[in-house]
Amino acid sequence: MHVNAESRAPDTLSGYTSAVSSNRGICRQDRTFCHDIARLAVHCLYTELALYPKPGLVSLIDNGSHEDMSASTFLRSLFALRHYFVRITLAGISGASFETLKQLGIDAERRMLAATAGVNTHRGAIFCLGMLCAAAGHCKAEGNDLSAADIRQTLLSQWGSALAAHTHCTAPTSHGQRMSAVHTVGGAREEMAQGLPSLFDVALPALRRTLADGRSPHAARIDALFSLMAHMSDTNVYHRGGLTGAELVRSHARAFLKQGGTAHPEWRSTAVALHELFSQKKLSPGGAADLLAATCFVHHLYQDFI
Ligand SMILES: CC(C)(COP(=O)(O)OP(=O)(O)OC[C@H]1O[C@@H](n2cnc3c(N)ncnc32)[C@H](O[C@H]2O[C@H](COP(=O)(O)OP(=O)(O)OP(=O)(O)O)[C@@H](O)[C@H]2O)[C@@H]1O)[C@@H](O)C(=O)NCCC(=O)NCCS
Ligand SMILES: Nc1ncnc2[nH]cnc12
Repeated sequence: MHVNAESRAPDTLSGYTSAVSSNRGICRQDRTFCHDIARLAVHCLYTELALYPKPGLVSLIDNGSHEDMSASTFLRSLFALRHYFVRITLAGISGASFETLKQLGIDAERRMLAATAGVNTHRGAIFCLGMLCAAAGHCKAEGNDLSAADIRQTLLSQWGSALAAHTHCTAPTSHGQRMSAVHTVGGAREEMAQGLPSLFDVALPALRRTLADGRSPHAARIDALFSLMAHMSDTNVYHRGGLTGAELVRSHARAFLKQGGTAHPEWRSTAVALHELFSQKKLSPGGAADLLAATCFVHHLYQDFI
């Protein structure tokens, strides 16, 4: 989607972040932590982009269902977001309100649009990965683990009521809000307000099951992506394919999982055939792609930061 981008995105929160770091005793160790978390977030976005085959989605191989974005659009976008993930982790460490996090998100959206000449590559990721970075920062400040359970609990206890309020909208303006209203489905706001159930209850267990079965991280990401496509209400799919498109995505993803996912010897040719089908129908499970990156982030937080 093309959005009216500002040619130069103002750094509206640099004053806030420098005040936080100078006045509230942000130490070198916290700064290093914020940079490590931001690097992990960008790495997970890259891993999602590089994954292939992903039905209808952009990868390093092709542009799937998309005419206005390619891998290089995504690379520009994720490069532009690297400072955002540092800032929002820092904001989480200092116990920032949702209003502050939202301002950081709005600023990051501007940077993304400036970097992509107005193409919405990562709006969903800015929202969900950003909130997860903030939760990681807050867990660190409280001396808690960075386990999936702690991260989820922090999201809900720190920002749960504000996230619930963020689902209420009087005049829908975005594709997501319009699709939520027309099809009475959740979308990104609802998913976040409920503490990301598609990530924590569906995709993360799928990813870990495949790894525990001895298959590769690549296979685990494919199984996690298909479990998201089978389960969630992706407003990007509704926007492009309506109810029929959403049912088609869900039923093909369920069939893929029913035949064993990546445990099936022919899984790759099935996934490539679905990529061709979705691309031909211009269906794009972009919300599932965002949640896949977020799932990998939560998985690595636990693996790499304990
Ligand atoms: C809360 C925000 C995320 C805004 O959400 P909103 O509900 O208003 O909807 P969207 O602007 O449509 O963005 C939501 C994006 O989230 C992804 N997503 C979809 N479903 C889910 C889900 N169930 N769970 C989690 N995430 C989901 C999805 O992102 C992907 O789609 C992008 C492409 O989308 P779009 O441009 O609409 O579609 P195209 O096909 O490209 O369009 P055309 O070419 O046809 O024109 C793709 O890149 C992925 O990222 C949704 O897009 C958040 O923006 C927010 O809170 N921001 C802070 C600022 C703010 O609060 N603003 C609102 C104040 S009321
Ligand atoms: N790889 C991808 N292709 C299309 N839309 C996306 N949104 C997030 N990742 C995406």
